[in-house]
Amino acid sequence: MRVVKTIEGIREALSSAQRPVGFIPTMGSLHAGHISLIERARRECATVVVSVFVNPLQFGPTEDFDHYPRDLDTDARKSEEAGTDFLFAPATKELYPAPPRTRVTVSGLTDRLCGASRPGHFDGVATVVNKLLHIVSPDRVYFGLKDAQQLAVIQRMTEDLNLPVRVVPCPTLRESDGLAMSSRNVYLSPEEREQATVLNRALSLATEQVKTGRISRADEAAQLIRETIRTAPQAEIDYVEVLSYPDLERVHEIRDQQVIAATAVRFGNTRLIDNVIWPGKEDS
Ligand SMILES: Nc1ncnc2c1ncn2[C@@H]1O[C@H](COP(=O)(O)OP(=O)(O)OP(=O)(O)O)[C@@H](O)[C@H]1O
Ligand SMILES: CC(C)(CO)[C@@H](O)C(=O)[O-]
Ligand code: BAL
Repeated sequence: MRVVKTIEGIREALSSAQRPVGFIPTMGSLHAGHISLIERARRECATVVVSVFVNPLQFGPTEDFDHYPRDLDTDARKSEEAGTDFLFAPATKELYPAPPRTRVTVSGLTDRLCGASRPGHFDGVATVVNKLLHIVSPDRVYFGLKDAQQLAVIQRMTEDLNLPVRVVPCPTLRESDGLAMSSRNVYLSPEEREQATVLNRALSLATEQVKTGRISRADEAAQLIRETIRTAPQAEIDYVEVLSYPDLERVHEIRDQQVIAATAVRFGNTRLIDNVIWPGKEDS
């Protein structure tokens, strides 16, 4: 595996790379969730590229950009073990030599859920992913369903802008107690870590009630998820919503279409997200 820090360097390295090229954009601090994306790309592609870049453009002024966990040496070791060919790890100045005046905005999808709590976040994500796609020119790009709104935004951006890349959604990897793996889990105190399992428990309970037909309406499902999360004393709900997926529109009946039950919850200073997608009548 080669670690490349410049745009020119990665373009040059990939100019003669075997296709298909698979690409996994990350903010580093790699865990088994990231590794599952890399391993999938390894199975499906001749060349695998991972980027590690903590993108300042997607953090709000009071968010954790400065404290976000960074450890490039460990990330390099883990990516290499998972079969990465090139690790692209540019410095901030390399991607943004001057403050960028351009933003990519995917309207509609980005004003709700995490977009409502983190204004400008998805413009920052769409802008950097657009830049990275232009730099790496992959055939396939891999995104985790843990960040389901991000995936919907990127999918729509690539369609709207005719970007020649296939977006590959990948399932959420979880700890043995159900907590979705996330780089931010390291912020949790032991007590918060224990309580954070309530997210998956709430979503699983609602899934069961929907599957057995005891719940059929979106508002009932959201209410059950809220009530369950409130049983954890340190949980502070940012949002719980049940919307169509990937369009993220209000729905009444769950079984009419594919829907997402999505939640963001704070435990102390740590904000965690999780979701489950219910397939609607075709697949159930
Ligand atoms: N548990 C997981 N399972 C599968 N994919 C994941 C998981 N966690 C993150 N990913 C995916 O890895 C990619 C990079 O995500 P990122 O580096 O932000 O990691 P993260 O753990 O989500 O970090 P954060 O805590 O900042 O949200 C994204 O496509 C994301 O959806
Ligand atoms: C896609 C991404 C790498 C863009 O900075 C980031 O939002 C992430 O890690 O999910
Ligand atoms: N995993 C999405 C990146 C972020 O939270 O900023």
